[in-house]
Amino acid sequence: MEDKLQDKLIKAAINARKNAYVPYSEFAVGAAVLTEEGKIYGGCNIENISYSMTNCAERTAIFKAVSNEEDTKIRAIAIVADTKHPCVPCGACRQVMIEFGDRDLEVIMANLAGDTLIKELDELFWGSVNEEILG
Ligand SMILES: O=c1ccn([C@H]2C[C@H](O)[C@@H](CO)O2)c(=O)[nH]1
Ligand SMILES: [Zn+2]
Repeated sequence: MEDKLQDKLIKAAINARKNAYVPYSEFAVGAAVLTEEGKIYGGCNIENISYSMTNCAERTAIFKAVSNEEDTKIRAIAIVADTKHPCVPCGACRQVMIEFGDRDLEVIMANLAGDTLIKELDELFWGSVNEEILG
């Protein structure tokens, strides 16, 4: 993906992060997805006193996209938090990503300091296991 679009996605994630509802963890996360149709949807994490009901920023953004468009397919997702290293998605979010994206979904992990780590979803799922098994 071109740098300009990547920056746009990261900015949308930073913007969505402002709406994070995080009274329990105080850890705000923002995400933004780019759909097949070229639209961008932002999302933030939304917590609950019953903590397991918390929705991560990534899933909020994906669900917004899916609930707004017919035939939604996601092409890329940016994730931003105020962390030392770029923020990586949890297993539940990876599972939802593969439901609505392909294995080459571009996952742009970032922090507020401007560090980025970009991987295809496939790498996040399988990583070195894939390398060991498939060579
Ligand atoms: O990639 C991540 C990691 C964590 N969180 C949220 C879940 C919870 O609200 C808080 C602490 O884990 O951050 C996300 O939204 N995305
Ligand atoms: Zn998650």
